[in-house]
Amino acid sequence: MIAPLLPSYPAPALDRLRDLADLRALPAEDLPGLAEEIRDVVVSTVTRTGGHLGPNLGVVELTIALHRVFSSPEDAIVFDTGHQSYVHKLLTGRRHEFEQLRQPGGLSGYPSRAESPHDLVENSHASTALSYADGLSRGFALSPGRHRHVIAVVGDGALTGGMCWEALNNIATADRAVVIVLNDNGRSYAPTGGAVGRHLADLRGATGKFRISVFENLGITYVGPVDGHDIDELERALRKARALCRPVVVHCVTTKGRGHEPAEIDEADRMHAVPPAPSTAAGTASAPTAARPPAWTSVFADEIVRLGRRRPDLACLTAAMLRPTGLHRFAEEFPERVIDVGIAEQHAVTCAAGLAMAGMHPVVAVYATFLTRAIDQVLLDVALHRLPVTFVLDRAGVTGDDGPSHHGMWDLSLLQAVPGLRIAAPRDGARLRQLLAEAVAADGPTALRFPRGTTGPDVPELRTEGGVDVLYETDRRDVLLVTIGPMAAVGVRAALKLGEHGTGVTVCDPRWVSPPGQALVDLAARHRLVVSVEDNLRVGGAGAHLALAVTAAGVRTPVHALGLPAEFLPHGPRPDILRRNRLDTAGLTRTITALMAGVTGAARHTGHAEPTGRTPRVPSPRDRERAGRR
Ligand SMILES: Cc1ncc(C[n+]2csc(CCOP(=O)(O)OP(=O)(O)O)c2C)c(N)n1
Ligand SMILES: CC(=O)[C@@H](O)[C@H](O)COP(=O)(O)O
Ligand SMILES: [Mg+2]
Repeated sequence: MIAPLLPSYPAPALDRLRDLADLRALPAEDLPGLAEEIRDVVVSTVTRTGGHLGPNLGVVELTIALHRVFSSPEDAIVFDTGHQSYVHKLLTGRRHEFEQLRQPGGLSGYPSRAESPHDLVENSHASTALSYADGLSRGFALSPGRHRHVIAVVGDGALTGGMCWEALNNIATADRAVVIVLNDNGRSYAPTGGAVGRHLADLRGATGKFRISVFENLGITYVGPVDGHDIDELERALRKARALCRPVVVHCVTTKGRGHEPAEIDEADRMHAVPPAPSTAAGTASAPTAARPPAWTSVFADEIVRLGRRRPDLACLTAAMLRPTGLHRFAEEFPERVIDVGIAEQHAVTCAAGLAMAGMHPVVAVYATFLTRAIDQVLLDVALHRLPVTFVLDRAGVTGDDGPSHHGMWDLSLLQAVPGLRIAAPRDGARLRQLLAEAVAADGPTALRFPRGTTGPDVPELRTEGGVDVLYETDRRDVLLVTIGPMAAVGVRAALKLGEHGTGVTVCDPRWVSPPGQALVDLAARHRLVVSVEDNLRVGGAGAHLALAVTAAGVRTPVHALGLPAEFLPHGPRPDILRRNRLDTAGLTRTITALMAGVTGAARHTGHAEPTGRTPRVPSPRDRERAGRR
C-alpha cells in the first residue's frame, strides 16, 4: 500500500472521526453535515480516480446509520456486489487511503479483507450477500459467545439474481438475526425490470396503504418503505430490526447519484461507473477517430445491428447490462428481440436454450467474468443439446481497475471443456465483425471473446492456411508463434525484434481458437518450437489445448503455452498487469529468446538437424512500416 496522501478535499467532521465510536457519539444534528462532507469527498475523488459514483452517492446516509446502529466488525455487514462500499471505507478508517482508490497498490474499489476487519466479501459478482448472511448467521448461532447480528446490504438489482431467492428460502426457515437492508434505488444500470422490480415499485408507493410484501409471505418481517436519505428514520428502522432478532428486511428507498446533479439527471445509468479523469488514466477510452480506434464494445454494437437487419431469427439477451455490453442500439431497432433478464446469467443462458429450441438464434452478451456462474447452463442446457446459441464475452482477459473478480481470465479454460462449443477470439475490429457473422451462422453453440478497451489498428493477414491467418513469417521456421485474439499485435512486434537476432518467427492467428484445427498442427510440425500467447489462464487455455492436439497428432515439436497464472490478480491498469506477466512485446521477446536457447542447446546435445541454414530475411522497410502501424 502506497503512503497515504494528505486528503485533497477538506472534510473536518469526517477527519475528526477516529473510529466508529466517534461516529456513534456524534449528535444527530451533526450528521447531515457529515453526509455532505462524505458526498464531496466521494465526488472529488471518484471523478479523478474513476469508479462507482452513482451507487455510492446513494448510500451515504444508509451507511452512516448502519455503522451507528450496529457494531462492526463484531456484527457482520456484507455489501452485495461491493461497488457501493466507498462510504463504508471512509467510515472505517480509510479516509486518507481513499485518495488512492482503485490506483495500483491503492484501495480496492470493493471490500478487501487485507484492508480492514470490517470488510468481509471481496467478490464483485452480484446476488451473493444473502447466502453469505445465511451462512454467517448459522455459524454465529453455532458458536458460543456474544449474540452477533448479520446485516446484508442488497440492491434492488442484485435482488433479481436467483441466488438471493435461494438464500431467502433458507434464511426464512429459522429465527436467526439476519437484517436485510434492501437498498432500493429502482435501478441496476437501467431501471430494474421484471416482477421483482414491479413489486418493489408497488411497495415504494405503498406508504400509508396496506401492502403485503413477498418477504412477509415467506415469513420474513418487512419494515418500510423507509426514506433512505433520512438518517433519523433509518436509525429508528434499523434499531427496530436489530431488536427483533429474527429475519427482517428493511426496505430503504434511495436515489442513485443523490446530491450530484450530473448523476441524478443521467438517464442512462445515474453515473453508475465513471472512467478515471484523463490525467489519471493512461489511455482513457473516448470517441473513436481515425487515429484512435473504436472500443471493442462499439464494434460489436454496430455489427449486431447489421446482422439483426439480415437475420430476423436473431434475439439478444443481457443480464441487466444492455448498454455496457453494447446491445442498446439493437434494442432500439429491434425491441421485441432483446431480453433483459435482470442480474440472472444462469437464467439468460437457459432461456437462450429455450429460444434456440423455438427456432431462434440467441446471442447472449455478458462480461466474460459473469459467465463463470452459468457454466452448468452452457454445458448441459445449451451444448448437450447442440443448440445454436452464441455467447459474446466482452471484458475477456485482464480488465483492470475492477480487480480480481472482474478479470475475465477463466472463460477459455472453462469453455474449452464444453463439448461441441466453438470459441473465436478476434484480433481486431475487422475480425470481430467477420467472426460474429460466422458465429451466428453456425448451427451449434459458439462463443466470441474480446477485451475491455479499444480494438487497436487492424492486423491484416499475409495469407490464410486452413482457416489460420498467417500474420508474419520469414524464410526460417524456428518458432511458430500462435497469438490468441488481440495478442496478435504483440506477437508481430516480438517477431520483428526476434528476427533482428536471427530467430525466424511465423506469427499466426487461428481466429477460431477452440478446438485447435489440423492446420495449426501442420504448421507446428514445420517449426522447431511452438509458442502460444493468450490473455487467459495458461491452465486449460488455448495453448494447453493446442499442446494436447500437437502431441496427439504425434508431432514432436515442443509447445510452450504463455498466459496468465492461476492466481487472483490485483486491480491495476491492464497494460501494467500484462507487462508484469510478460505478455507484452518485451516480455514475449525475452521468453521466446530463452526458449529458443533451450531448443538450440538441446539440438546441439542431441544432434537434432538444424532447420534450413538460411538466416531469416532481414525485415524489409515494408515489414517495419507494417509493424509500426500495429
Ligand atoms: C453476476 C453479476 N452480473 C452483473 C454484474 C454487473 N453489475 C455491477 S453492479 C450492477 C447493478 C447492481 O444494481 P443494484 O444491486 O441495484 O445496486 P446499485 O448499483 O443500484 O446500488 C451490475 C449489473 C455483477 N456485478 N455481477
Ligand atoms: C460492479 C460491476 O460489476 C460493473 O459495474 C463493472 O464495474 C463495470 O465494469 P466496466 O467499467 O468494464 O463496464
Ligand atoms: Mg439499484
